Amino acid sequence: MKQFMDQDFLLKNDAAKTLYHDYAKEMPIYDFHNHLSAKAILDDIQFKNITQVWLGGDHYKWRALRTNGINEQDITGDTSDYEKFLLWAKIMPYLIGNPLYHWTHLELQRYFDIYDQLNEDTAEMIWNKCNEKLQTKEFTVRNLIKMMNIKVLCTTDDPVDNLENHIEIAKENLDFKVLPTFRPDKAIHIEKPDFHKYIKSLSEVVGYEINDYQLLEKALLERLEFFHKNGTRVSDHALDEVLYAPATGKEVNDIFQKALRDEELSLIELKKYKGYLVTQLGKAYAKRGWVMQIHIGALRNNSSRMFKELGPDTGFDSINDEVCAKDLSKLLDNMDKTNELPKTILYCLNPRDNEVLTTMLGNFQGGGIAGKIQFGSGWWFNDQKDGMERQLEALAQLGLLSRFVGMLTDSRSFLSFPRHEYFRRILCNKFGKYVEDGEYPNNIQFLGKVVQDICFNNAVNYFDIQISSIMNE
Ligand SMILES: O=C[C@H](O)[C@@H](O)[C@@H](O)[C@H](O)C(=O)O
Repeated sequence: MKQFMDQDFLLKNDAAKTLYHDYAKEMPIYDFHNHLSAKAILDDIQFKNITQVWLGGDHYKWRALRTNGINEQDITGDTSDYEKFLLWAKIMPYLIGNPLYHWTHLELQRYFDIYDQLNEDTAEMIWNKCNEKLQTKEFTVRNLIKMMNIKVLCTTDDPVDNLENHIEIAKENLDFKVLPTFRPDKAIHIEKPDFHKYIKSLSEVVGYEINDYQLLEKALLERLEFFHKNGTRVSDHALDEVLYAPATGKEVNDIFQKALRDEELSLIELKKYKGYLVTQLGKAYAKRGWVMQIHIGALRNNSSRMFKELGPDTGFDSINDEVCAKDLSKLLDNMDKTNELPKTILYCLNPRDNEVLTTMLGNFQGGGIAGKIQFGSGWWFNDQKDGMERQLEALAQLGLLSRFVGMLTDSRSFLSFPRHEYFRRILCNKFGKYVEDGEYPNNIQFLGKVVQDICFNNAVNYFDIQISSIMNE
């Protein structure tokens, strides 16, 4: 029987072990999509205890606790931090098969050098050991980032953000980059109740009233330029349903005016507005060499009661079963036909769409960039072992896995970076199995280089982000 999460965790053959230990393990991390706080990095904050960093904002953990019958008060309410930690420790043995079980123990091992199982019996000891370390200078947020050899972090930011924290961080000579991501969802989701409020806040930022579509586009392009000047090279879109229909600027403005009058929009009007705006933004990204990320297929905020109480991204989302292929194809083609499709990373939340996306990739490749259109790493409900294996398999069989830009955490916790290790072990095991099964020659040196490319080098080449100054060559 294998030892529990030992050094060869997830590595089931000799080739896999060699690929991980000799090639993947020491590679730096390029986390090009997460929800970390740039202010926490600027202030280099110190967490008071393990509850604050583990349970403070991670809706994965909140969801697991709710499923275990824990009251909301003890999850996101004002129950003491120790009580919340104790509940998390108690649930741990019941998380068998859930990635949170592996991630929690990897984080204890990598950050705190704790190899004990977390459960009710070890809770107090682990609470004390973690908190003792968290209060030392070695455990400030910036040192947590350095501990994991992270070189690039792209946070998630709204066009109205003033980026003051990123701007201040950039003035310091850090050995990692913290860059904003342009996330214009609130301008795209015209049907949302807060659309008016958002247009007002965008108007305040640009200094003129946005009273038609053309001014909205102008304002967004001005903010895009501001983000570009402050280091942004990545955008992100949550297109829970991909909507596209051909439209003229006049039609889109008529739709915009209808929305301002609070009139309900038809599906075809949503398709026209969203397809047109995403196309215009995509062309602007292409002009600047940016990468466009598109996250497809979430069904969000299913509990209206809890949305009212806690807001979005609090663990009440699930997988959508809307089909995305046709409108996605038209949306991408609408940019590609004038050769203005940017580098694009597609993520689907419904694994049923894995093959839809990996076959879609091949339709729009080229332009002198290997792997211009990418299939993103197992996203959200797919970022566990099987989900990652399915994503890698679909990309290997129908795309080009060796050109994959690799893993990202998409996380809100500064302790989540062992997820890259988790991914690397899964990747090395996959490649190792090809070799051990005689399906690929034992070219370990070449495969090791491909593994290192997927871990880091492909991202360096794919994103137009200069990092030579922070790479201690
Ligand atoms: O892995 C979970 C993710 O952080 C999830 O919360 C985000 O992907 C969010 O839905 C988004 O739209 O960016």
